Amino acid sequence: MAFFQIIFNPAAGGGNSVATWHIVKDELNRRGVEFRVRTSKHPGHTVELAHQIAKFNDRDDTVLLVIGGDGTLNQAVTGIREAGNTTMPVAYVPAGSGNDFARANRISKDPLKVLDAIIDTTEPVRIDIGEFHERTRNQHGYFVNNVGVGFDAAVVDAANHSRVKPFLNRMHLGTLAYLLSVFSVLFNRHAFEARVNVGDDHDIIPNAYICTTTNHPYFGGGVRIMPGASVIDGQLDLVIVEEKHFFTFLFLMIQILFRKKLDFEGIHHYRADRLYVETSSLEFGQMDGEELGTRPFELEFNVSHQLFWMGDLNPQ
Ligand SMILES: Nc1ncnc2c1ncn2[C@@H]1O[C@H](COP(=O)(O)OP(=O)(O)OP(=O)(O)O)[C@@H](O)[C@H]1O
Repeated sequence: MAFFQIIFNPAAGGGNSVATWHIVKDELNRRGVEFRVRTSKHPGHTVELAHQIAKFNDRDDTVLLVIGGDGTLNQAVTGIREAGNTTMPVAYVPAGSGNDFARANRISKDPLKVLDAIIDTTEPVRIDIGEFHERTRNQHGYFVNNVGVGFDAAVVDAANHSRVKPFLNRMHLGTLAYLLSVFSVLFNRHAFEARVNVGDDHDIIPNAYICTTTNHPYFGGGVRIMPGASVIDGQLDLVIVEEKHFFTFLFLMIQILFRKKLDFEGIHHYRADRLYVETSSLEFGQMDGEELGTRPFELEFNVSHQLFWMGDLNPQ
């Protein structure tokens, strides 16, 4: 059986992850599983913790078990990669608000079911993750879900800085807090120019509003922005939605929410293992729900891989 180095984020899911951690801890103790836990003490701490674990690990059977949301998982993978460790697998018990990575990989919401699958795992599975280099600030990073510029990133920013969010989270109304941010962003929206280079395609999209490079179908806590995207195809998907007029944009958003195919004028799609996208204006950016701040973005993307410890691979 594996030895589990655990990183737990008590702030994930608006604090609801604490209950998940207690369930996991009790079950590991009950089953006599060897583990060591570290708690994330501040934003970004998981990167440091994962880096230390990956760098100083001296056992072959170590699995890094992450308990938190998509942001915590992103930070754990980033820490491992920054430490140069390509062999340590990651196990994941979702305990966030959005949990898009779990949704895309059909990882259960029930921590006991997930733990069962993790403990029964004997071999790691290799899945795609995204890697990016942002040229204007020379920033390098990894993502398990997506990197977005425009609408989704503005929602992340609005949600993180909302004055009512902590109160609504305490009342278990996190979804309402998120919806309020979506509406405030929609009412203050502006389109921007996006330039795309993918293979031989060099496109200029003058009225981009959503510009998201994704590793799997979901974004924003369950919206299927890219049906058909897969974590095992060795490719990333870039989706750009135009905003020429509010009602056509609304129509496109409704198509994204309810349709399986996105072949509408105003929705652009690129699938490749290398992509490049840039904006000439200052825009919000986000990476797996973590803020990237505002800047003109010059983003190069490629596919990387990460070992996961999660039973049979069963992606959407
Ligand atoms: N002790 C802490 N106090 C406050 N924030 C923390 C702490 N530890 C980590 N964080 C931050 O918590 C943030 C949210 O984590 P995470 O994204 O995992 O949860 P979530 O937003 O609820 O889930 P999801 O991304 O799936 O919606 C991360 O940006 C992380 O840096």
